[in-house]
Amino acid sequence: MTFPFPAVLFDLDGTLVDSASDIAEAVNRMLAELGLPRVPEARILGWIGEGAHQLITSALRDAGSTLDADAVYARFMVHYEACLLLDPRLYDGVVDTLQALRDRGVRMAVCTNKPSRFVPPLLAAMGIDGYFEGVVGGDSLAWRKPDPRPLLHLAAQLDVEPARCLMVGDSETDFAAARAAGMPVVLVSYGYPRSFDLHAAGALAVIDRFGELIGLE
Ligand SMILES: O=C(O)COP(=O)(O)O
Ligand SMILES: [Mg+2]
Repeated sequence: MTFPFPAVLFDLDGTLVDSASDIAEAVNRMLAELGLPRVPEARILGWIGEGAHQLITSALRDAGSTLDADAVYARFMVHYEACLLLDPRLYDGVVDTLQALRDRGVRMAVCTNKPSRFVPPLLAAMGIDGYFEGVVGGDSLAWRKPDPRPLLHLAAQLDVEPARCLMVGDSETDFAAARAAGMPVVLVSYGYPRSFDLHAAGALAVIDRFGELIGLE
């Protein structure tokens, strides 16, 4: 069995790992510390995908706070770290599929907007750190998704032409970054809810289960 792409770049939150409840708890601990009301997880999910700074900005704005995200960023990072491994879960089929891709000689990397220092410990806790030859976080470079450069950086690191790298993600941010990088994209439908219409985007495929990746032709 062969796989049509020599390299695959994966988004992390909402694609490989369901970290929603942990991120939501970190946001709520920050809000509580500021004397602001907790927010339901479902609402917070719509704010994830563009990095921690944007997440805090959305939370503060939603709460009607005039505080700037910079003012609470360091405190949020303390909560983020404390909540990182509360209850993260791999989506169904992730390990088997990563192993099947590795067996087919596919090279893999992670491109996430999550703060970079939290990425290796999360991948290790999930037992999937050994599959990736490269990891770029939201603050690893001067750019983050939807800028294409984090993806192009990983393609260069893997020494695979961008057009032959497949990007797999759950958000508009992933889609836009891949498009701008000239990479084909597969979107997963189980990621974090948002207004982006996955099916209308023009992805190579929209998959409901991670394991469907292996059937791509
Ligand atoms: O932490 C975020 O903002 C999103 O992370 P992701 O890019 O892995 O979805
Ligand atoms: Mg994501």
